Amino acid sequence: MSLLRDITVQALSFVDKLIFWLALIPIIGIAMYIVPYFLDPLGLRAFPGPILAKFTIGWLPWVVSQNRWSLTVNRLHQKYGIFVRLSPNHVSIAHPAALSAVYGYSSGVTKAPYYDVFGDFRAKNLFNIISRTEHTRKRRIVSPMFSQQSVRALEINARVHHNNLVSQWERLYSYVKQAEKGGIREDKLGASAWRVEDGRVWFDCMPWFSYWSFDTIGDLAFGSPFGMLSAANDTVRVAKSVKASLATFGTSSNAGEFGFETEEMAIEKMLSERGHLISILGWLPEYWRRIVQMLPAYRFGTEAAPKMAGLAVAAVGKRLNNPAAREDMLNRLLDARDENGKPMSPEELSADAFQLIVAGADTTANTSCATTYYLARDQRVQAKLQAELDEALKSIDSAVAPYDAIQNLPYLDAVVNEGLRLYTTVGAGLPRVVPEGGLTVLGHTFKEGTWVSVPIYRLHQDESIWGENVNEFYPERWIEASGDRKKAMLDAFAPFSMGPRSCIGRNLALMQLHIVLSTLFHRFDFVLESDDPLHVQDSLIRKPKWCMIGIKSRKL
Ligand code: HEM
Repeated sequence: MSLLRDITVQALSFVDKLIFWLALIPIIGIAMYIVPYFLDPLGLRAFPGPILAKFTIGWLPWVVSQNRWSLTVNRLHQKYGIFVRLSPNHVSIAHPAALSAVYGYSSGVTKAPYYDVFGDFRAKNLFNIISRTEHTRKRRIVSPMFSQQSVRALEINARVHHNNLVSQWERLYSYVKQAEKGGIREDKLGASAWRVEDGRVWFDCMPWFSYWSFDTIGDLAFGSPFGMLSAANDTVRVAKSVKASLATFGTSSNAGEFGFETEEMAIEKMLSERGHLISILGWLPEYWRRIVQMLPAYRFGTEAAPKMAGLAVAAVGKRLNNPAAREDMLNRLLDARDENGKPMSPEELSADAFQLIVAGADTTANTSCATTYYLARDQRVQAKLQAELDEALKSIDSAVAPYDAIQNLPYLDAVVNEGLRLYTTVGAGLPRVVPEGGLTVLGHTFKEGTWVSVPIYRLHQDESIWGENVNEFYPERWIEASGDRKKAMLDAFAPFSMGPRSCIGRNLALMQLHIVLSTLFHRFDFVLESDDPLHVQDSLIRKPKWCMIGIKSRKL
């Protein structure tokens, strides 16, 4: 009898506790989400936006996780106008005048803690440094190597990789001739599957642009390409243990060797899954980041972090073991000294190397692929570009277009600009924190601590600026527009952002885009396998998932 009473008492006390904890959930919810909304410490309640975004920081990362970041923000601005609240503390401002107000030199903003996740080292790199003073110091070290003059000097080294790309595509095209003589009609070259049909060779060009771009950055930055183009695959050697490898830096006597344990890693999947995961994590506080990284869906992206770090460590380590190497970007970082005369630590060197690889290679590859897609889809534009290239290159006897011969071609310039506009490789609003004293944008003063951003994709898709054919790939708009209309277009055009945190690699990217597009479109004729829209992974760096093309040689 007493046993029964004890069990009943215990059960009741368990139920009481359960009720108590369940009752806490709405109370915690009210305290965390509803109370701040009504207290409105940043004075943002008047700004329109999705209801969930006003209450929780979880809404935006959820949109990013659904691969709908740029498109959703674009749609919200179409619905609500210039200002849209994207989270309890973050307002997106879609207006060209907001670009200089937020990102300009005098705004005083800093990059938001969103950027903390962009770098897999403890040391900060140029891209994710928050402190303005530290950033200015590092930018001063790095910027001379990206001046127009320095970039022009890099053309000769970059040319090798343009040449390799063309040679590999010529090789792919040679299978058409072989098939006509009874040879096989489909196979793989390295990791790239191809097939012959209708007098063309068909393949996915996205990985090829990555091979080319990564090899080029590897060579320009560390004096040694990754070897992706020649192997036709994205496998690279990465340091097995970052910590152990950093400790051996510069101690190996085998010039050009790693001097530490390495392993093979396929870089494309690693980059895209990691890029997607950190684009989500950046919006979350530290404790949420830890939880999300434990979710099975993001296991690969989480495990990729040390591998990505290992990629940079391997590139830097190998280069340090070769002091006689040609002058490259790493030289500049090696020569840099802080205010106490100390050189950069191995980890800081690797962090900067890592950022050069990711910011430089992936962006250029994705933009080249997207522009190729638009040109292959629109035969009229492609033919017009080819006519201009044929004329400009008629007396040039080399597979690769020299930059001197093509840098001022009006239609090519328009094609490059239109690709950068319509695709918008970095499409998101890049978040900044309002400094002490507030920030006034278009007549609204935002309080210290508010996050603000200007969505580049939206600016590039605004019908009131670009006209009714805003969704069309129409290079002529850059030639036909003049006066106020042209000014409005240029004011809203920000593929490389602007101000002190704008893209440092802009000159290099533009040279690379001009050369690769003119070389390939002069040499080959392109069509798409299907007119389907380009499938894009909509992370901070927007990445085409694939792009199936059919090419044939234009050589008579
Ligand atoms: C088409 C190609 C490219 C596009 C569209 C692009 C776009 C951008 C954008 C929009 C930013 C600002 C990011 C932010 O504020 O969060 C940026 C920053 C940066 N980019 Fe690029 N980029 C390209 C190519 C390159 C290349 C080739 C390099 C170097 C090899 C490079 C290196 C960097 C670096 C280091 C930063 C950070 C600069 C700083 O914070 O001071 N980018 N890029």
